Amino acid sequence: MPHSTTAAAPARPRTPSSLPPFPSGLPEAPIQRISLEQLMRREPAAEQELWEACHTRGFFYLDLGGGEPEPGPGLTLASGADELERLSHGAFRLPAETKQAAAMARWRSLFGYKGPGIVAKEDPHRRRDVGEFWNLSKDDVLGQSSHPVAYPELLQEARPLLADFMRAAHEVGLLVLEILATRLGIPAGQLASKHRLDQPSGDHVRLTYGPGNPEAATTTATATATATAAQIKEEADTRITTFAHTDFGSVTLLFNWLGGLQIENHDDGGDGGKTTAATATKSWEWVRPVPGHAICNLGDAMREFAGGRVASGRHRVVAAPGAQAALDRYSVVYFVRPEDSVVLEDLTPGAARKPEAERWTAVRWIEERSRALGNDIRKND
Ligand SMILES: O=C(O)CCC(=O)C(=O)O
Ligand SMILES: [Fe+2]
Repeated sequence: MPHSTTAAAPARPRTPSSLPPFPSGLPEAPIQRISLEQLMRREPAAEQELWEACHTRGFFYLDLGGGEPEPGPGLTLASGADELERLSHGAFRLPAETKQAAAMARWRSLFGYKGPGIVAKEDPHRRRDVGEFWNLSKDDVLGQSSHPVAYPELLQEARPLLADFMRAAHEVGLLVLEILATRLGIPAGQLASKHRLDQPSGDHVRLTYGPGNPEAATTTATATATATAAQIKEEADTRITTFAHTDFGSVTLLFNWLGGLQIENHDDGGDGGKTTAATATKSWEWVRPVPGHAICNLGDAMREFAGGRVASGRHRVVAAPGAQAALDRYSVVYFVRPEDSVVLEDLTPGAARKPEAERWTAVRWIEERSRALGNDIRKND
């Protein structure tokens, strides 16, 4: 199948180190850097850092090392993410009809292509997003899906790369879950038994694309401590690549090369919780991309399993700041999610059983949440 590589946007330098720098002087989220190698050796200090990060903001950087004596998941993730970023350049420039043939809306699926122009049901400004996704199902890539999506050839050909990346991301995600389980008193192996690679789940790789905008490259939005009418207007004018959301699953591993990711300020501006949807502009903090590091965050399912003792941090993607805004932005994400049939419930010792009506399975929860973000997903029977 031919795939077009003609691009309207300027050609994108391939080497991350040649990108314009992330500007200084922006409010940045103070998130921890934690070593994957130390976590894999189960070093208590690293486990403590992980625990602290997970019950405050629910976000941390994962230092992938690179100096490992033997190729491990860190190396597979770092090199796989770079390769998938390069693949994305072509994948988002496929002809519109090729992308639409695999559209999530057409397949009424969580997986496939998502185009721009979606309005999140809860957005007070009724903005249309500008971001595009390729959601590539783990079960599809590993050849175990009962509803395979007809991905274009370019992506089908990348299955070996995607499969290696998925296995490594899943392994690292499970390590994070097991460390948290120990802290929470959840019996060893219980979370792993709800996240088996060979069972149907919503796990997927997401490739994301946000178009660069050379005209926006000089203005840099800043978050400030007080919300004024001007800031509310500025928020209404903010171009959204991906609407504010919490991730639905258990653990997310994210790779990005340009800024644009923002997380909600944990201490809500110090106003004692008076922040409302209308004044929420003050609460966004930027996440600076750090070479050699993944960004890791927890999702809603892990928060449920932990009985609310860990955070599923709210975040969104806007145009990259400063000179970076001119360039097309890509990110590569892996979502570790519970198996479809797993009930989302508190697994900590002594937790009460939820009433029957509230015992939602992961698949039902994820589909409901996706619909709330504006996606046309099939209804459960
Ligand atoms: O592109 C990014 O940096 C974040 C993407 C994200 O939050 C998501 O796809 O859930
Ligand atoms: Fe996200």
